[in-house]
Amino acid sequence: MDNNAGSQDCLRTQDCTLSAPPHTHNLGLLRQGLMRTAQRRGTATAMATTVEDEVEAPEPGDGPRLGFVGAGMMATAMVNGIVASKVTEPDNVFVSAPHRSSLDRFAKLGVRTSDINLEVASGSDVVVVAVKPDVVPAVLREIAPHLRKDALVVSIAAGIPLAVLEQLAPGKRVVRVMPNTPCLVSEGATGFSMGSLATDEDRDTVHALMGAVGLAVEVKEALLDGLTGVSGSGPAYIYVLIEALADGGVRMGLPRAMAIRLAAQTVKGAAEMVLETGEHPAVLKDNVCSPGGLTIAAIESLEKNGFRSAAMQAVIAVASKSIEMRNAEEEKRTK
Ligand SMILES: NC(=O)C1=CN([C@@H]2O[C@H](COP(=O)(O)OP(=O)(O)OC[C@H]3O[C@@H](n4cnc5c(N)ncnc54)[C@H](OP(=O)(O)O)[C@@H]3O)[C@@H](O)[C@H]2O)C=CC1
Ligand SMILES: O=C(O)[C@@H]1CCC=N1
Repeated sequence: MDNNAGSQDCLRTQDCTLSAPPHTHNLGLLRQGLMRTAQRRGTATAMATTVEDEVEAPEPGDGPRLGFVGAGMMATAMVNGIVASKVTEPDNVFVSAPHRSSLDRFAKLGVRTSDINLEVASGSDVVVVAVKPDVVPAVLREIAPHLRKDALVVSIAAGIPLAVLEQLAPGKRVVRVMPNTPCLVSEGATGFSMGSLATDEDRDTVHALMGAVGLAVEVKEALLDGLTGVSGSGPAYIYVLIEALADGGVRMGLPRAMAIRLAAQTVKGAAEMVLETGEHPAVLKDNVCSPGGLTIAAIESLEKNGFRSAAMQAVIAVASKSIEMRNAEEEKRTK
């Protein structure tokens, strides 16, 4: 896909800034944004507190440093995508998690690893908090005093509001990001919201970083719940769809492997049609449905079986749970 193509590269609305993933453009932006951070690091290092000085991270190569605290599914997807997109050298990426076994797959990428979070915290310009939401408070309390003075904190945790993150990392610039696992193959879909202290430069940095691994859109924080329902969790629904289409094919005699490939390519092709043509999905659907033909019979069957409603309810179920988590966190914060 030519990510620089198309007339809808950037569409600003009141609630959201949409842009196609112009990888090349964003790559430059990321380099600029992160290089500025790296330049500032000279000053930050000179002003390092004694606490920071206690934890000496091994020296990486020149350039901006990206840290990940947490080495699970989402960190794996982001780090693989970032390394493949060449936005920074692998040895400028530093990942920590308690279990060495989780870090092995990162070491294979040439990325630096540690089972000590403080090494990542004190050695990174951008620190991505990539642990489960219930672990975020403990991790942020642990690392906050050790972060570089000018470090940007990026949380990818679902349902943890910016206000809570800012309380856990006092005085730090924070951005909330909701990515998805297709970042692994540079086809992610990410939403992000800026914290109260985050700067335009931070916006460029996060936009460039996530834009390097897919589509990145800035949204108001209140929209992150719905966005999580659409794109954060979305890949899971699509995998169910691919599996179900393949099951139908197998039921009709297709070999399993072929049915899965055909179903996955069909999803990919249909998605590309929406993104490349800019047509409304309803128009593209109509183009497949010949009058009195085969496909309209399938659409009738999908409607009878509540397919459209099931997809909407899936998004709403995620958003509702995210809102519930957010409210519970807010309540704890204000107690
Ligand atoms: N999975 C997804 O599709 C998406 C996830 N997210 C968010 O990303 C975050 C991570 O999710 P996911 O990657 O799926 O979760 P995983 O369970 O796969 O990974 C969690 C990671 O956190 C590590 N960890 C646990 N405790 C600590 C600690 N005290 N210090 C450092 N690391 C720790 C674990 O280490 P170890 O491996 O050693 O046990 C593990 O590597 C969540 O907050 C989630 O909401 C956001 C969007 C999409
Ligand atoms: O299921 C979850 O909680 C995470 C957040 C979005 C996708 N996975």
